[in-house]
Amino acid sequence: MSESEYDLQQLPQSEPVAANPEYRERRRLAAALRRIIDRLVRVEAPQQKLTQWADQAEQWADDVASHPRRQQQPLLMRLWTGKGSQQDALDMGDHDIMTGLSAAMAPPLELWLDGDVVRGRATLGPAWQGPPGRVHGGVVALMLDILMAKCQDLVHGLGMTGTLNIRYQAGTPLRKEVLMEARIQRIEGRKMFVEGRFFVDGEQTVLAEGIWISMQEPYRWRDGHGPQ
Ligand SMILES: CCCCCCCCCCCCCC(=O)SCCNC(=O)CCNC(=O)[C@H](O)C(C)(C)COP(=O)(O)OP(=O)(O)OC[C@H]1O[C@@H](n2cnc3c(N)ncnc32)[C@H](O)[C@@H]1OP(=O)(O)O
Repeated sequence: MSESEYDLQQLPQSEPVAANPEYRERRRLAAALRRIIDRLVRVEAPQQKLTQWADQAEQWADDVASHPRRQQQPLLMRLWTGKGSQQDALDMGDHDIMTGLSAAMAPPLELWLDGDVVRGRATLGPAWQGPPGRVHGGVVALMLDILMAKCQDLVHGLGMTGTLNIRYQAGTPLRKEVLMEARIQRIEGRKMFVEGRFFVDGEQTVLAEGIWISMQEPYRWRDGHGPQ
């Protein structure tokens, strides 16, 4: 794709776009914030230190808040009509809640295509805890949603999650690599049926089934994918 031809429907979902100089700094910033979020959980530090950090953070937050935010709608429209720039693609994808390299909240979750399978991996720290030592079930649902939505890279059609059913088969531990996979089970008009699984140390911890509903056209497999 050239500098001025980023198209939302052609962009791989939830995979990083090459960073420009601005986004190299944004990614550095997010990585540092991620370390802070992780270390702040029950950090042992003197109260004086906490006061110092809180003062610094308040000043910094005021400074950041004094800058305007780029509007989303115009860049979305450019991407939707295939006229997006690299900057637009970065502004859209790099802040994804789970996979965005410039999103301080994102673990980040890494996703890629392997034939007709979507694969992913992530290691989550204590800020994501539900039951002690385990990833919160709602966070598991969020990861699944992003993982399974990427199956739309295998088809024409783009839409939202309609239904997501989850069977929590075992706890998903914190601080361990979680491997993920998702597959399209079948397509019926505007509905795409998807299955998702998590594995830790070879044990399956989660099984999910979901239905995505295409906004406009019926889903159909892209060339080179699906039943041959
Ligand atoms: C400008 C650029 C925009 C870019 C956007 C990028 C998108 C990516 C966004 C990323 C987001 C990140 C992820 C997120 O966070 S997604 C956020 C969580 N999801 C939502 O908020 C979705 C809310 N629901 C809706 O908007 C509508 O209900 C949808 C769009 C889902 C369907 O309403 P619509 O009016 O279009 O559908 P229809 O009534 O004509 O039915 C059509 C067929 O579908 C079947 N059906 C209907 N509903 C469901 C259901 N819930 N489950 C299973 N099946 C369902 C229905 O029976 C029928 O089948 P059949 O009878 O024909 O067999």
